This record gives sequence, C-alpha cells and structure tokens, in this order.
Amino acid sequence: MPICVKSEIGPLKRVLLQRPGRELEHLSPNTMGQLLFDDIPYLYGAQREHDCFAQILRDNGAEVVYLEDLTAQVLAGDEELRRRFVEETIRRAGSTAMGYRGDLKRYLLDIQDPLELVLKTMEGVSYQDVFPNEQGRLSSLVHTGARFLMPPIPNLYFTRDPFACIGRGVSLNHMFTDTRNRETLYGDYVLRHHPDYAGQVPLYYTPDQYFWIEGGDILNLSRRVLGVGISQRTQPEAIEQLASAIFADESSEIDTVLAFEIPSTRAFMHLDTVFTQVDVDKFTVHPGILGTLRIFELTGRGQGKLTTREVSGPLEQVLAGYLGLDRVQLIRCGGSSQIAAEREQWNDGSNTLCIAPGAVVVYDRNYVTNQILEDSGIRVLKMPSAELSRGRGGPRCMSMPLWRDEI
Ligand SMILES: NC(=O)NCCC[C@H](N)C(=O)O
Repeated sequence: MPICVKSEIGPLKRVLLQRPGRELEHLSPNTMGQLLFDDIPYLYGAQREHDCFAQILRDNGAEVVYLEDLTAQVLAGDEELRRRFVEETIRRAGSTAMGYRGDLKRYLLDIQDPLELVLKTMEGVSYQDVFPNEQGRLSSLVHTGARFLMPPIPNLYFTRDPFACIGRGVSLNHMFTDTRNRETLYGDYVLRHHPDYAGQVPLYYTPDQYFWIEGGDILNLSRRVLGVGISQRTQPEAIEQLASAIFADESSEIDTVLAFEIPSTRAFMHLDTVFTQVDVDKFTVHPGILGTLRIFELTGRGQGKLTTREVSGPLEQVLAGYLGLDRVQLIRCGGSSQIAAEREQWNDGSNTLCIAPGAVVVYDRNYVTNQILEDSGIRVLKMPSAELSRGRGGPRCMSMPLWRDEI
C-alpha cells in the first residue's frame, strides 16, 4: 500500500511538496485577491525558503517527492493520457480557456517535455504565449500584455489542500474556489495513473461530489478518530459524505469523525490554521476559536447510517477523552498577548508540521509562539518565512504526508 497516515505526529517518512514556480510571478495587484493571495511573493526568495523546508524534512528522515515530478512521470510516454490531461486542464480553466480551447490545446501539446508541460499548466498561459505575432484583431489590441487565456494557479504549493491522506485512503477534494479546483487534477492523475499509486488507494471523496471540502480541514487525530473542520472551505454535508464513505470501507480503522465548527473567515480559513497537533498530548491552538468552537461526533461504522451528536466540554477535555489520554495541553498561539496571537496566527503560527512526536517545523517569524513551544519541551525546527507566508499558509499547509510510521 503506498499511503499510510494514521496520525498527525507519527515519524514522517514520505511527503508531497510542490516547489513554487513561475505561477507566483504571474500574480498581479489586480488578480491576487481572486487568486487568494494578499501580496506578491518574490519568487526566488520563496524558492530558497521552500528548498530549505524540503532540506529540513530530508535531514529528519523524510523522503520528499514533488507533485510536478509525479505528474510528469504519469504523462511521460503516454500520448493518450497527455491529450486527456491537456483537455481536462483547459476544461477546468474557465470560459476564456474554453473559448480558445483549440489554440490552447495545440500550444500545450506542442510542449514535448512532460515536466515542462506540467509546469506550464501551473504557470498559466498568456495571450502572447499562444499568439506571439497576432496583430489587428480586437482581442490582440486590448490588454494582451497581462491577459491569461489560462490563469496561473499559485496556491499549488499548499499541497495540503487539494487532496488529503486518511489512513490508507484519500479524500480527493472539491475545493471552495474555482482557482483551487484546477489543483485537484494533478493529484487525480497521480492517484489514478501513477504506477506507485494506481488501483491501490481508496478514494473517500471525489471532486464531482457537490459539497466543498479542503485538506487543511482534515486532521488524522488517531487511527480511530478523524477530525474535520467545518469552515469557510468545508461544508458539513461534505463531512457526512466523507464519514459515510470511510465507515463503509472495511479496511479503514476509523470509527469516529469529530467535526469542529470554526468561524467562517479568511483568517481562519481551515482548521489547521487555528489548531495542529505537536506531540502525543499537545496541540497548538489560536485562542480566538476557543469561545465559539462547537464539536460534533459522527459514528455509525458498519451500520449503513450515521449517528450525530454534539459533544460538550472544553476542547482539551474532549481531545483527551477521544485520544484516551489523562490530559491534553493546548499551547496558545501568541501566548497571553492578543496582538501577538492575531499577528502570528495570520502568519500561520498555529500551522506547525509535526514530523515526529514532539518535533515540529515552523515559520521562524512567529517567534512568540515558537518560544512557547520550546518552553513546552517541543523540538522546534525553524524555516525562513518572509516570502512563502504571503500566500497565507504555513508548514502544514505546504506539505501532504504520504507515509507516517505508526505510533
Ligand atoms: N491548509 C491551509 O490553510 N492552506 C493555506 C491555503 C492558502 C491559500 N492562499 C488559500 O487561500 O487557499
């Protein structure tokens, strides 16, 4: 079996990243809001930071694989699959792309090197790429300099979101926004066609299901308990469908889904922006969610229908109960300072990537939270974060574990 993720903290052995590329250079002040960025990162700085992230993971025992490489391996030498991939990419890229589908298809299929093709679909295709010599048509005279026939998809380096590993299976997600829905195609091709994955991974959710769900909301709390956020990006109906599919899979060990309802705002876009596990009995949390958090339990494995109830009690007590622990410690992002909590949560201070019990990768800029983690006995591996953080996601968002050793 190629996938094994039964916790948030088991030693990380294989992880999927995407190295940010020219899609970041294709953000502009007019488009960045729609493309879910608050600023335009400096690409070469972002790549340096990302390479440092990958090196920290390798130095600590994880094999790093890249989404762009796996997708290129799938397309290499299979002309029919390459054609289908290009057609599907165009179909998902919006009405302008569909209006130019013949030209885009010719342009993309002309790119022989599979990795170059994959990167081009991520970077976006401009009017001038396709029509370098066009003159005299209305469409060639207006705004051609900054016009994309196929827009860039700059959020791909947040590999946490388009699909999520759950035990031995995967939720291949239906994303909240159009720009991010294109991202699911790469995981789809890898999971269905790559020789290492094809036919071996149960899919618990697929993008053709109607409700939104994103991987940042999915937390493998234990081999038996899955946590899922109800958030700006994940609808409760999607959680019901996901839970039903998991409970119907006899090979899955999960018998409980805990749904955590967090405020539906951009600052808290996914559960993992406010809450991540850092050790067997320790979690980071953004204090801003504690007052309003509601938790629901879904059960019903093997019964053909779900049973739902609201769970009462403080978060630490609920977590301790479901994880079979005496107590759980919540480490507050920003400590006791509200301004530090808000600033560091905005820069993903709560979004740690746990690589083994008690060891996490974090952004260096969140020094208040990082110090508190160290004081709590956590080994804190800091990565540079001036540019990557402008995309509003941290180390957990930028990684999809494919294999964690069981604990
Ligand atoms: N799991 C995460 O919280 N991922 C961060 C995603 C950031 C991206 N700019 C987005 O808005 O979707």
